[in-house]
Amino acid sequence: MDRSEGHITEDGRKIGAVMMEMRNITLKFGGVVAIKDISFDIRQGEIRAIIGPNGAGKSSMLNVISGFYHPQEGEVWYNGSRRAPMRPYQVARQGIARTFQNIALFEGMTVLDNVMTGRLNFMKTNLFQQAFWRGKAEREEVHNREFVEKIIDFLEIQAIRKTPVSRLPYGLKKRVELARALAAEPHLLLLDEPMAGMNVEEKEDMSRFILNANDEFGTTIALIEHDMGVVMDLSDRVVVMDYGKKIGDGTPDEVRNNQAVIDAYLGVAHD
Ligand SMILES: Nc1ncnc2c1ncn2[C@@H]1O[C@H](COP(=O)(O)OP(=O)(O)OP(=O)(O)O)[C@@H](O)[C@H]1O
Repeated sequence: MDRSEGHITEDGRKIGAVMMEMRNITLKFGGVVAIKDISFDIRQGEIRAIIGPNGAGKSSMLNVISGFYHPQEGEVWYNGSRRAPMRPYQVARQGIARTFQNIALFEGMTVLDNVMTGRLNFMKTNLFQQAFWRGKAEREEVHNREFVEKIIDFLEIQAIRKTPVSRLPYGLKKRVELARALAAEPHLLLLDEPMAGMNVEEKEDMSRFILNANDEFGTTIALIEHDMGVVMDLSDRVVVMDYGKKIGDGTPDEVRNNQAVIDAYLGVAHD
């Protein structure tokens, strides 16, 4: 199949042109080379996984995409333009949202208020305008609330919308984090270990929500995940990292049969 032209997946989803391209990225922390000359792309509409053993450099790569880390070498291309080094909030304004490995919610706030924070980039009126042009501010507020309620319904968390996040079990907190990220209407959604610490049932739910978000909103998704079953089921394409290098890139089947990948996961010595 010629992937340069995009294609329709077996389940009927459309994979389009390249949206993000990492070109020869190298990231160092002092003497530690976390990412070594890695290139790969993310296509519109796809679910792209980044996998690899512990310490492979996956989180570092997600942090480069989201603007938390700035690579010493290489280029990040987004929607056809080279991206200048920018702060995470600027990356967010470009339509890239993320969740974190360790949940990063406002624990004392309700689910609804946490999800509302995902709309911050859409709140254009400032305090002055809110005081003097109440109509505009109110319309904006109503629209943001409507969108947030839609996401809350979509992720089936209506029953806990007024509950403070601190009272929720872990699996539900992860779902609220996903809700907040989706509330930002991202073009590209980055998920850092969305299933970590979940039981089988919670993982099934999360997989369904990720697939539905991709399907319903057309959100492109890049995720890091350790659960191989989940990765192989969810992803259109998988990048495999080991010791900061890329050792595989392809469909789940291609990656599964890649000897370098099999060796890395079995812990075979390498040079
Ligand atoms: N802020 C940092 N300062 C120094 N070294 C770091 C930093 N972040 C990551 N590293 C190092 O970079 C390498 C890659 O780490 P990274 O967290 O990206 O790997 P990972 O594949 O996400 O691992 P895991 O699956 O265990 O989360 C490791 O050797 C790690 O110790």
